[in-house]
Amino acid sequence: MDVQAAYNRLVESHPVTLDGVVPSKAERKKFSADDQRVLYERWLKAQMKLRKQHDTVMDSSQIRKMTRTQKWKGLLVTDVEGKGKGVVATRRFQVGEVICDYHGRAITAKEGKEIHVNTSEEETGYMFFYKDKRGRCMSMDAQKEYCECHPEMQTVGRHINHAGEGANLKTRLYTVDTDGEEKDVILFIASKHIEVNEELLFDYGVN
Ligand SMILES: C[S@@+](CC[C@H](N)C(=O)[O-])C[C@H]1O[C@@H](n2cnc3c(N)ncnc32)[C@H](O)[C@@H]1O
Repeated sequence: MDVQAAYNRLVESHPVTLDGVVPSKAERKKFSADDQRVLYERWLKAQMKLRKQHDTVMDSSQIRKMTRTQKWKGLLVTDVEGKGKGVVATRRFQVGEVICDYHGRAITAKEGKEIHVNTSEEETGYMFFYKDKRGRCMSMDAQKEYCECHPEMQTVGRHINHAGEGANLKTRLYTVDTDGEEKDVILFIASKHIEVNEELLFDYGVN
């Protein structure tokens, strides 16, 4: 097995995370006895890169700016067989990178469920249910193709499809201060290393 293949397998079982510990020598040897040292260096380098990105990418003013402009980079909305539209990566993403937000308006879960049951089956599925910081059941409503804050552009996050085990994104609740008002933002974070042309997927948590 070549070094890159061994490294990919190592990262699959020991994802590079911000606070993760580099896999032990014995662990690395399981993937390549000859190249365990190279695996060590690559893993550590990826973590250092991730930490560097995290410092800047997770800066709240930048997240506020990106959710406002919706100019997320490295994403393409395209047709995906059997799923309608979907989102693919046009650049590589490292584990932990912020991909985009699930852009919508925050409403109560009760309101979200009402919209959900009153929407036709073909158009439904754009409601993201979550608990806010205060534990209230909420819903990020991305039902409308053109939201009120971006009437002239289609936002990306609402087109991300579902996968169970094959998911490469996780979601994280974030709050930003917008004109003195706290606003919920659902961020998509890469949970795996993502290659160019890979479809971005998260686990909807429903059947
Ligand atoms: C949030 S939207 C995702 C984007 C959607 N495919 C589109 O065309 O805009 C959710 C809807 O996408 C479709 N969908 C999502 N994941 C799917 C999958 N793995 N297979 C088939 N359809 C899927 C379902 O119709 C679902 O209600």
